[in-house]
Amino acid sequence: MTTDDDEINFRTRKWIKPEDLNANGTLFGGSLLRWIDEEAAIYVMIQLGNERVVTKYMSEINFVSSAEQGDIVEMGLRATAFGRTSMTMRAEVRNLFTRQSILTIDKIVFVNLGADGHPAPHGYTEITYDRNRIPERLRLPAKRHGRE
Ligand SMILES: CC(=O)SCCNC(=O)CCNC(=O)[C@H](O)C(C)(C)COP(=O)(O)OP(=O)(O)OC[C@H]1O[C@@H](n2cnc3c(N)ncnc32)[C@H](O)[C@@H]1OP(=O)(O)O
Repeated sequence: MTTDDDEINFRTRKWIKPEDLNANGTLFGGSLLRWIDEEAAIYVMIQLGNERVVTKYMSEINFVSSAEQGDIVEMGLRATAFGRTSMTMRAEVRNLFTRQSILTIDKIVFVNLGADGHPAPHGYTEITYDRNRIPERLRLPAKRHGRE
């Protein structure tokens, strides 16, 4: 199923530090991709309620503009399609204050895996803002820390 609503949710912010820079002194593209991949993984885990999700495919990555040390950027994702075992998103990173786009990716596809490590149907067709799709192990902190 494809979702109509175009709006991207910008959630995570990053402060560009010296270790994030390339030899040119601007934001290293590899850092951006690592952040986006992690952001997308967390997004998918919550949307599908499963910790076993993997990146399958990323479409063209457009490094629209650069960022410099001290800049603050924000990362946004939007689910664009739910397949049988997959979920597709688009992504954007932009400057928090100027809203200047820094990176866009039209398609990031994640696959939902079963306990056997093979693709498994996730059964969802819509985005949720409820917390009830958080993977069970992560939903029960008291149990995890032996307080129950
Ligand atoms: C968060 C991370 O960084 S994870 C680490 C990096 N990622 C990985 O290590 C994953 C490595 N890849 C794999 O293990 C395997 O390719 C798997 C298990 C993900 C998928 O295996 P496949 O044999 O491709 O599975 P299968 O053909 O059943 O496809 C699964 C889904 O992916 C979709 N898919 C497969 N290839 C592509 C592709 N190139 N582009 C878009 N979607 C694709 C399929 O359409 C299917 O979706 P659907 O069920 O919603 O229709």
